[in-house]
Amino acid sequence: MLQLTHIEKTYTTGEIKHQALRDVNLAIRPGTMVALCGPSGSGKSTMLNICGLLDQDYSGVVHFAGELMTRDYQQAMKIRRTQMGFIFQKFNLVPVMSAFENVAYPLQLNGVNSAEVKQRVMQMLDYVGLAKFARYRPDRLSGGQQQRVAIARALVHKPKLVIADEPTASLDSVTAQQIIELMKHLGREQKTAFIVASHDDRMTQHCDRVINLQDGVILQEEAPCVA
Ligand SMILES: Nc1ncnc2c1ncn2[C@@H]1O[C@H](COP(=O)(O)OP(=O)(O)OP(=O)(O)O)[C@@H](O)[C@H]1O
Repeated sequence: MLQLTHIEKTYTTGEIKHQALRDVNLAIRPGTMVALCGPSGSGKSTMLNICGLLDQDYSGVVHFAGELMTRDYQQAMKIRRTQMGFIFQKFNLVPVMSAFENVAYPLQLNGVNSAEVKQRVMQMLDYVGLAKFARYRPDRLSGGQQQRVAIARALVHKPKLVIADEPTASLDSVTAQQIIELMKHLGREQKTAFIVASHDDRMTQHCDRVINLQDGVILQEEAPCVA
């Protein structure tokens, strides 16, 4: 579903060059949850940006859903909008929009008609346990509730891949556990793959695979503790 072949990434600042990824090769199957771990500076964000087609300035080859990803900005934007979802540590909801409007946004961008938007958003909010909060703006929701809205927003258009950057880092243990289970259930149900950058053992032990990065190189893959 997502395949990275011989990916290399070098940042250039003035005369200084820093190689952030070195010959990264990775294939991710549909519906799998992959944890991306590694110390600060190991290249996790760089890799997420390439997997999420946010950075086109790399060498090597990316295939997504059987298609070769060219460096074309329009192609990348269309694929991100229609086939990918994003979840962030700090939720990144639009503050002036209600929970309903935040979740509706990806569907509206994809031209879904308003009756279907309503039905799909309410179904999704119900799934994440927030149907009653549809009209609430993010500032009236707890961190865990905001992350549920963000999960609903990331998955409402049934993407093939969700990129999640430290999705549980701002949450307490109980809420983090609920969020992990929610991501896992939704991912399995919709056959959505996840790439989750995380330092959080609570997260990584629930992933199907754990990829460790160090100095831009993938180390041998670890088996997670829990299936
Ligand atoms: N825009 C940039 N310009 C120059 N160097 C960069 C840039 N972005 C990242 N780097 C360097 O590339 C390396 C990998 O950075 P990256 O942000 O991908 O690591 P990370 O594993 O996500 O770190 P963290 O866990 O702290 O977010 C680091 O050495 C970093 O300093």
